[in-house]
Amino acid sequence: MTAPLRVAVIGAKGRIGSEACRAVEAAPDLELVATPDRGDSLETLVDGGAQVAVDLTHPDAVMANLEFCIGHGIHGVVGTTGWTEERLATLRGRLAASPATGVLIAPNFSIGAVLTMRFAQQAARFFESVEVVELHHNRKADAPSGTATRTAQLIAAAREQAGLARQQDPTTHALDGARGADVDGVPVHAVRLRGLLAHQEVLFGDVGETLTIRHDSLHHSCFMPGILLGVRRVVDTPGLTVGLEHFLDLD
Ligand SMILES: NC(=O)C1=CN([C@@H]2O[C@H](COP(=O)(O)OP(=O)(O)OC[C@H]3O[C@@H](n4cnc5c(N)ncnc54)[C@H](O)[C@@H]3O)[C@@H](O)[C@H]2O)C=CC1
Ligand SMILES: O=C(O)C1=N[C@H](C(=O)O)C[C@H](O)C1
Repeated sequence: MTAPLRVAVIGAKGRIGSEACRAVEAAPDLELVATPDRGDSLETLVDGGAQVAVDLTHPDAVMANLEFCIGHGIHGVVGTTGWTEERLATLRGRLAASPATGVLIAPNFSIGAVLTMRFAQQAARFFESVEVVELHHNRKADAPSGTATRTAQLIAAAREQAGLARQQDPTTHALDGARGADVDGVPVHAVRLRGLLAHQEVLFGDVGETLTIRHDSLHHSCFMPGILLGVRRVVDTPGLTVGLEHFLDLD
């Protein structure tokens, strides 16, 4: 019988981290060996012999956590948001020095959200106008969400590949922020509301028609199959992978 894969969850007391701990504990092929949260030493990962660390912390914490993990040859599965091109470049540099180590950054672990991104990518070349609206609970640190940012980037890339011009914003009079954040030419609007979890609409428009692709995460359990898939696959995937879709055989 194969020994269970030893997994740590960093940010174990958080909303998604606590759910991830339960999911790892319930999986027969995985063993939860370390559960650090803010203020705990990451040496518990080494003491527990962790092979994979799931990071579900905060944009301010994730880079240092990954530096520790990669430095110790521990694979990373990252749900924490706040990624920029600069941060990704730093991470690639660190991984180059530890070529056997893999890191998956998943802007969203839910299958429905990954499919939303894929469908939006497919629709992008057929519509002149597109805007993204994301809606989250009111304790979220970052805006726009990692998912919305990634969705907009994928749409922009698909438009560019199809030879579509950047959208022209006709607005000449606006309050700051009224037209949302500009992500590669795609306006992204962020709503924060008590009672919500994570929701997104991608709105496409052209002559005489609109198309809305909407996804709703109703409970943190929706992220668990994706996290477990990431844990199982990252050990055989050295280097940096951005997006769970690469582990879903969607094509
Ligand atoms: N990719 C995905 O599918 C999902 C990603 N997220 C992201 O995961 C992150 C956490 O989200 P929530 O659980 O809602 O936040 P949360 O605030 O409930 O939990 C974060 C936890 O991390 C801990 N923490 C902060 N700094 C730490 C450090 N240096 N070391 C160890 N632990 C530390 C906090 O004490 C807290 O317990 C956010 O960036 C969020 O956007 C959340 C849900 C799904
Ligand atoms: O903070 C959250 O809750 C979520 N964060 C991720 C994001 O920023 O996209 C994923 C999901 O939307 C939940």
